[in-house]
Amino acid sequence: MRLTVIGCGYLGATHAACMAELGHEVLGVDADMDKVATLNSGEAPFFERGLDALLVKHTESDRLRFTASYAEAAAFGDLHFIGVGTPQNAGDNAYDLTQLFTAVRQLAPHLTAPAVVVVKSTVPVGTAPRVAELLRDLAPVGEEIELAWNPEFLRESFAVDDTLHPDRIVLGFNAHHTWAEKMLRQCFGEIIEAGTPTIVTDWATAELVKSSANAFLATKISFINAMAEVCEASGADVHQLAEALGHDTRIGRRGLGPGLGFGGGCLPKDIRGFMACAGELGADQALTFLREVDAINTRRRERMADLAREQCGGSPKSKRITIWGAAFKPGTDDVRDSPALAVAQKLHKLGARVTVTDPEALDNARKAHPELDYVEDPVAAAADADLLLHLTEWPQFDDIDPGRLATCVRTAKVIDGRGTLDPDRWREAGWTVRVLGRP
Ligand SMILES: NC(=O)C1=CN([C@@H]2O[C@H](COP(=O)(O)OP(=O)(O)OC[C@H]3O[C@@H](n4cnc5c(N)ncnc54)[C@H](O)[C@@H]3O)[C@@H](O)[C@H]2O)C=CC1
Ligand SMILES: O=C(O)[C@H]1O[C@H](OP(=O)(O)OP(=O)(O)OC[C@H]2O[C@@H](n3ccc(=O)[nH]c3=O)[C@H](O)[C@@H]2O)[C@H](O)[C@@H](O)[C@@H]1O
Repeated sequence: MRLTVIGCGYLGATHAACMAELGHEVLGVDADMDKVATLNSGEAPFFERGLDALLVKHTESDRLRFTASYAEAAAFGDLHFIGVGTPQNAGDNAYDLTQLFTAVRQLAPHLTAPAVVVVKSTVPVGTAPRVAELLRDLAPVGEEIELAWNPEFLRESFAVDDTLHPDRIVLGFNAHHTWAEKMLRQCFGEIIEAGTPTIVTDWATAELVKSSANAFLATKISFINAMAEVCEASGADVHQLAEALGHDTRIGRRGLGPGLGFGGGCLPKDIRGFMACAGELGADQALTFLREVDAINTRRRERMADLAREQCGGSPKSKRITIWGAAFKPGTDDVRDSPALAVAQKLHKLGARVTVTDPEALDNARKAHPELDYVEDPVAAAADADLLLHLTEWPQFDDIDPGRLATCVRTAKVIDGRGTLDPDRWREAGWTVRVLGRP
């Protein structure tokens, strides 16, 4: 099949490359010319395991190309995926749908033959009819454009695998759109034939599956972090608690990791956007618990800053604090709403001299927080430190010898915000170790 993917960020670039891997001819469209050039050279504009290899393979074989031209996109094929950003509005925390409506307005006038438009971006429920109306009004063959909703559930750092082997596929249509279903079943044929559960539903349910999935994931993380607060108050160990809870198959261990809480470009903005949307629907009471989910999450960052202050003898002013981790989680260079950088910024504001290191995210971190110091090598970053904070659990940090590190720092004190360092090993090497959520 010949298809386009409009918006080639973390979601779209991955989707485009994976669709080429499934054997389709793909044209990616992005408004950012630098991104288009980078992608055309077979390189991802961000760090995502396995993506560069697919981009090289398929740009070289001419199965995958990128452009900024909507005219070219419309002429290329009759299946158009849209994966542009839907960030949080600064004012009211609702979704900012500017990118989505702009993309639809740019594409529609070029649709001079029947086509299927498939939205993957995460939106408030009720967006699909607005997109359909725009398509009807602006496309020369408006009545012949079918709209489908296909929410995306991939995780960054597992994006390629999650796209090629998803847990499920959700397809949302309105009553009479049979061609769109046929096209999408053909497009995802290999994945569906492999036995992937495929749920066909209406637009609103498809939109809501995505919002509620992220709300559930965020709630699960905040649940275990609420338990961490109780553990901290009672002397219990939240990591052992999570392990014990997770063996109950109704609860499950995945996504129950206690620590510094959730960040990234999706979970935080999606629970806030979902609450704003429920408010507009007059169903705000249904989601008030998400306010607490958000508050618990924010408290984790404050708790970490408080612990750091405590370990600095009451004030971090003029202390050298080294932070391992800038990405919002390991395996990505994405620093959107990064818990590690939020803590770094808090301590910087309190007068600490903060040095941050990260295997992949330093360029993005520098752009987002130019006020902090950055050092590439995690051992060099810890030179003369009064305190080390482990805030993003990159496996590379586990390989560093704490004995050698103890000779570089001024005071061998570490707080593990993710609970993945081996505390016995660090203590044996002379470190004072605190683990968030452990006595
Ligand atoms: N990042 C992720 O892991 C996932 C993201 N999502 C959702 O997917 C959507 C995209 O997210 P990301 O890829 O993270 O965002 P992103 O910000 O990385 O990518 C958006 C891309 O769209 C481009 N763009 C903006 N306006 C455009 C226009 N009018 N025409 C063409 N291109 C345009 C931007 O230049 C950028 O490259 C969001 O709704 C997000 O909630 C859903 C599942 C996973
Ligand atoms: O809508 C989206 O964009 C995506 O959001 C999340 O994916 P992602 O943000 O890539 O990352 P997760 O692995 O879910 O982690 C999110 C945050 O929660 C934290 N986390 C995760 C798991 C856990 O047990 N504990 C925990 O604190 C991570 O450190 C990270 O900061 C969802 O997992 C995806 O299904 C969804 O498609």
